Amino acid sequence: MIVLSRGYQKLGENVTKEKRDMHEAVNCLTPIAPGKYGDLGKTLEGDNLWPEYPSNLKVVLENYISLVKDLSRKIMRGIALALGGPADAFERGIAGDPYWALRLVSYPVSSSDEKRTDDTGMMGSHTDYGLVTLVNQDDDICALEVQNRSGVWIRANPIPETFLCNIGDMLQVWSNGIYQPTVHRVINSSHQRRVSAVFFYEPVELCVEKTGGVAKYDKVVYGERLVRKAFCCFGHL
Ligand SMILES: O=C(O)CCC(=O)C(=O)O
Ligand SMILES: [Fe+2]
Repeated sequence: MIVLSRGYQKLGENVTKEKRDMHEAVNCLTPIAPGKYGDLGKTLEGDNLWPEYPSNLKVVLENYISLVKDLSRKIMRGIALALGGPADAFERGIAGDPYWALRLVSYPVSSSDEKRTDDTGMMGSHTDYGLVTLVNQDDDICALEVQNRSGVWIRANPIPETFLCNIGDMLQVWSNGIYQPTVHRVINSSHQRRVSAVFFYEPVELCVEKTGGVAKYDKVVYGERLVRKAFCCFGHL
């Protein structure tokens, strides 16, 4: 059975739009007890894998996850207010105890004559699955690009001591299109390896349209969508 990948992911193992991404990563996902979500959740079940060395990685990362989870919840409270609802609109059964994922990603040095296109991408263009994503990137390497509404790629220059926040697909559905997902890609054309810590804050398991008026998007059951995405990203391997 194909399992959403926990632990080390080798170069080319992650796949975006049927292309292998030239990066390696360590993935940590919400631990899920066997049977918690029935058959649908089987591919997500399990605990994270920790190496013997460095021996404090588990403690350090679990602490980091708890801090960024808290920060993401605060951002979601701000978004709930901005949408005209109560600050806790996304909490409790909606995204109070979210599904989360943390990826520590390492992008190799590229040869200098590579063009900046999706084909040379180390992470092909995509949107993230969930609500918000917090990217903590190397301060001195510009590799992440976001696409504006005219389709132009803009470099998301790192700003020291800050996170870059991407909007995910589910927030588009929840806000009925008021928040649009950020199309982004990574191309490291610097002469240094580039590292990022990427935290995904996602719904618990269901989806409701939050705005009034006519719903622009079909109803989505988040778990089903996540499992479908997992098959498309790792299913060929
Ligand atoms: O490394 C980055 O800056 C972004 C990675 C990313 O987009 C992802 O893992 O979904
Ligand atoms: Fe992403």
